[in-house]
Amino acid sequence: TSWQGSHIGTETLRLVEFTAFVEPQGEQDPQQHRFVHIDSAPATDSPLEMVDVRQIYDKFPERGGGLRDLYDQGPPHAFFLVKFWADLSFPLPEEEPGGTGGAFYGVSSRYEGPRALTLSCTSKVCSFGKQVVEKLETAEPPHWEDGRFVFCLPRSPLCEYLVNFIRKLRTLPEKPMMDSVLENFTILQVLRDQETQELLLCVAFVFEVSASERGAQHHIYRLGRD
Ligand SMILES: CCCCCCc1cccc(Nc2cccc(F)c2C(=O)O)c1
Repeated sequence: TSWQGSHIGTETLRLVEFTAFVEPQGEQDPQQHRFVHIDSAPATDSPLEMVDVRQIYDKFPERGGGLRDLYDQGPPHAFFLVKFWADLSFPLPEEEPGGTGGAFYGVSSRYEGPRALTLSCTSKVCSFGKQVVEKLETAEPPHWEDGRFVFCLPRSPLCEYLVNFIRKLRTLPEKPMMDSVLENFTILQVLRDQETQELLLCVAFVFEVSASERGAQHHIYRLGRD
């Protein structure tokens, strides 16, 4: 459906903002560093390219709520793939070993839609196609703004696994090495109406590291199956 433009979303729910970030704490000017970022100003309004969902089955759990089962249930137009080039080049104060150096690692996301509902978000980290961490969240009750409901999940703390993963990844000397680690690292997010359990949005994330000085980039695809 062409109205989709280049957004992640359906008639019921649309992603308007997504940011994973780190904020050094205790410093006078805590500049937020963004690893990955999607905002609602898409580069172009051309329809999204499609990727066949079968090509990425093996990057996510297969059975028991895996990508294949989810896609079988549908609806297919609610499935998207985001390729992130993450910007991991951020200055951090010398950290005590094992600590996060007082930095706050978080994810902020915002959705909008015509219907008030209780939005639940499940996020899974997969390593070599196996689930290693799962986070379940419920958005704040939506607020009405300019003719639609806005659902906010602000500053959700990044889990220990991801904080450590990012810190270790950064220590690798070269981008190709980081990219090869990231070939086996994926994230799957499923957004549902908590009351009806209706699947509203499913976003699969795959990653590379962004080339130095380029900052975070991303490309959005529809997921299809002919
Ligand atoms: C290499 C750069 C990785 C950036 C990851 C960005 C991102 C993108 C999407 C989601 C998340 N968060 C999660 C994902 C899965 C399970 C989780 F517990 C979390 C979390 O603790 O927040 C994080």
